[in-house]
Amino acid sequence: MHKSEELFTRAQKTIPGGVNSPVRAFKAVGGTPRFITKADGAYIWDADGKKYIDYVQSWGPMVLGHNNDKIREAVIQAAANGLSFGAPTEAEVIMAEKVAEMVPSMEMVRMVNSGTEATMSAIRLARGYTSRNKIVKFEGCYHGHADSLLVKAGSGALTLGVPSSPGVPASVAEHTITVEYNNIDSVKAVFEAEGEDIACIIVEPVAGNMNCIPPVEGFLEGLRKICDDYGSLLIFDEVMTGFRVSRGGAQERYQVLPDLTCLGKVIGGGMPVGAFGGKREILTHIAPTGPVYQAGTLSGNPVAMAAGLAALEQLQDANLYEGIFAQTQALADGFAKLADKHGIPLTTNVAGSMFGIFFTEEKRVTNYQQAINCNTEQFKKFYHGMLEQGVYLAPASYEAGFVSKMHDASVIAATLDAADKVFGSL
Ligand SMILES: Cc1ncc(COP(=O)(O)O)c(C=O)c1O
Ligand SMILES: N[C@H](C=O)CCC(=O)O
Repeated sequence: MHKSEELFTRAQKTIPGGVNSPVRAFKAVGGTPRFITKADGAYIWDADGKKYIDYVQSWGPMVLGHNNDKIREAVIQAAANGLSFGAPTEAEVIMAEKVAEMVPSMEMVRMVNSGTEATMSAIRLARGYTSRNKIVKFEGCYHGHADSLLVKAGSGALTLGVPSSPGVPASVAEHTITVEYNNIDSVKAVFEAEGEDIACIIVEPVAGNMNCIPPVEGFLEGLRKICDDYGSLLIFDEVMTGFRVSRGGAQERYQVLPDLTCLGKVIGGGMPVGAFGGKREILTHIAPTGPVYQAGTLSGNPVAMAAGLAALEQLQDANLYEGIFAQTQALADGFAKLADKHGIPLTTNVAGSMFGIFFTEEKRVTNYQQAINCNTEQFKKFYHGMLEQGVYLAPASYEAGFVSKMHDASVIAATLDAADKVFGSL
């Protein structure tokens, strides 16, 4: 691990915390982050040449696995024609058509450069469209790092103990109301009190930033009804779930249609991309057709569009999702069985190709409180044991795990062999 250690020491001199995104710093688990040199299929390699089975998959984008040959070729071809034009291209039109075809509620789409931009812009649109200021989000859900959404947020903000970040003015945060995920009564109560002032509810339809917590039955339907009753917009943040928990995202999987959808990760095939969209009636309020301003120099970048289109193209394969979902379930079931064999209390959650492991006595984990009450010390030991065995999990217990097409039966079996040894050593 010399090279990663050397690089980390060097990085900390010129990059805050040595990383460009906080969760990567291994603060939650301790030790040295692995600096990565290459990735292929289900695997990544660190700077010291050690190979790992990777369940981070760049935090979700790599639903086809790393270094997919068709995406790589599309990027090379697009790059040969120039990297950015700041003018429209046909690829953007094809991308919008493809997204509208695949995601049930999306009639119109605007491309941006990250998930953060997508959620920030969708919130602005919801506020502009409804002429209301307040927004409702769920404790432990993470929607990127825009000011109004960094209130009781998940992911690194939760891991580092700053769910409501300093630097967000109180005058901004006061418009964000937080309620409990999977608790429809907490949402009803807020709407009964101030529903006429609420522009939107934004929700991760499967929460993936407080570990992995799928919606309980009726929860998403309940949100839809409340929004309809009060004239508020329902925003699904499908940055993580889009094209992952089903071809058409969580809205297809759970059959609940939002007014606006935010996308990222898979839609860029690994390039920096995001998108937001939804009903035509609402999207036409965006500039230049409407007054709500939103823009981006690099938005719809031709290289990113080529990567995203090559990814979406391959998602049409009829058997793809069934295969990945089966491997994800086999992995989670395997973890549960092995933990049981070694007397370790463990609960697992699965939603499509996302999974979560919780070191807890609870038989079912459905909310934030249960997620944060898990045994983090045991997770840390498990984490380092797995790393030692060559399995790279997210270096924080509040992150979902991701399985790709390339995690075949042999990869899952190798992971479970490693887990058997590690559970046995806890
Ligand atoms: C659900 C969700 N929304 C939004 C974001 C923000 O995306 P990005 O990191 O690309 O800004 C993330 C991930 O970071 C996410 O998981
Ligand atoms: N949970 C985050 C995204 O989904 C993790 C990525 C990051 O913050 O760097």
